[in-house]
Amino acid sequence: MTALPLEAPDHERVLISHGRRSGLTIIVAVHSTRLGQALGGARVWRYASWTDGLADALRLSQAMTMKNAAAGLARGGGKAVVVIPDGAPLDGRAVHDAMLDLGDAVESLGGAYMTAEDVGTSAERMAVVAERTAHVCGLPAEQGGVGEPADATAAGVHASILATLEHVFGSRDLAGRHLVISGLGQVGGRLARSLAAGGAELTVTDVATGKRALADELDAAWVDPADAHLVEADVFVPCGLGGALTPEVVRDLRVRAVVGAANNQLASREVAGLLTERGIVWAPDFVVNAGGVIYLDVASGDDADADALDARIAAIGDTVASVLRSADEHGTTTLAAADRLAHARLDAAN
Ligand SMILES: NC(=O)c1ccc[n+]([C@@H]2O[C@H](COP(=O)([O-])OP(=O)(O)OC[C@H]3O[C@@H](n4cnc5c(N)ncnc54)[C@H](O)[C@@H]3O)[C@@H](O)[C@H]2O)c1
Repeated sequence: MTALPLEAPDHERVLISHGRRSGLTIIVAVHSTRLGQALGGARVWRYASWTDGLADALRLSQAMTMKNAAAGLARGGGKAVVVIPDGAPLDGRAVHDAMLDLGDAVESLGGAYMTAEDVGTSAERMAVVAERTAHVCGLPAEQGGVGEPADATAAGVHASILATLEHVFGSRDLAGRHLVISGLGQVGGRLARSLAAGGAELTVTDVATGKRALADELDAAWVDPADAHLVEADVFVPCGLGGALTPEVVRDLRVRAVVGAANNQLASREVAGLLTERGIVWAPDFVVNAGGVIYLDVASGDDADADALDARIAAIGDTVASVLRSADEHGTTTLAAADRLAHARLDAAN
């Protein structure tokens, strides 16, 4: 459960609407348009109450402002949440109706927010949203869209891992480095392949045991999901759900660095301090996993160019390197350093 924050939100606009077709609560939180139209995914998720969905939308949209600013995009932060009440059935028709309702909600904001896929949505579902609004990206390629962004996200995480290795060990060489990947989905699976191809020794896990086939294919060791953080290695790579880094997990980690795709890895902001105290270098998630949003922004523009996109994705590694250096120079956590970078870009837009 995500509790609503006690402090007043600093969001520009929050729309809470009752979907006329689906009957579901649809929330669109526009945190900031200071750098441009807000961009962030639409999440379809089960919540115990609609206020939990609202809390999620408030938090996730604020995080998108930081992610887009740190990535140097001319984009603000926003997020949409379609609240599925616990226990409610969710068939194809209901999701279709919810996507049309989401399209109407997005359209009513007059271009303040552009939506895209996120947990529980997909390129195909964005195509339904597009029946009601033009403010949507990431449609399937066969409908003229740019598709899902997992390749770009994985490439950005890979670049971030190399930058972190250089910071910690003075070398970007993956050969002989031992990495533990937790979560072998769209991003983690791609990353496992690219890291293995680079010569890394891998230990991997997923709550879906069917992913063991990928471990076998890559000659990677398999560990129980609950024990992944106990493996002695160079880098822990969280690629499952958020909140994996609790104080208890950080206490038990036996790695020099944590770099992964998962959003909102820290169970609370304080965990950034615990990682620093333990001498574990944490590459901030919203810097590391920005490849997807960079892809959606660049690829859906009129002058999309594959080389320019590759350069922007590779530059995520440079941003990670500068955040890690800045944390050392200022004697702060890496989270504070990434926040400084994002705030500097937001302030410069004033
Ligand atoms: N897809 C993108 O482009 C993108 C962009 C930015 C951030 N992210 C974030 O990266 C993470 C992974 O995204 P994805 O698109 O690969 O999602 P996904 O759903 O395809 O994969 C997640 C995988 O993690 C596994 N998992 C869930 N809980 C786990 C646990 N406790 N231990 C081990 N494995 C677990 C799931 O079984 C699944 O295989 C998410 O947090 C997502 O928000 C993804």
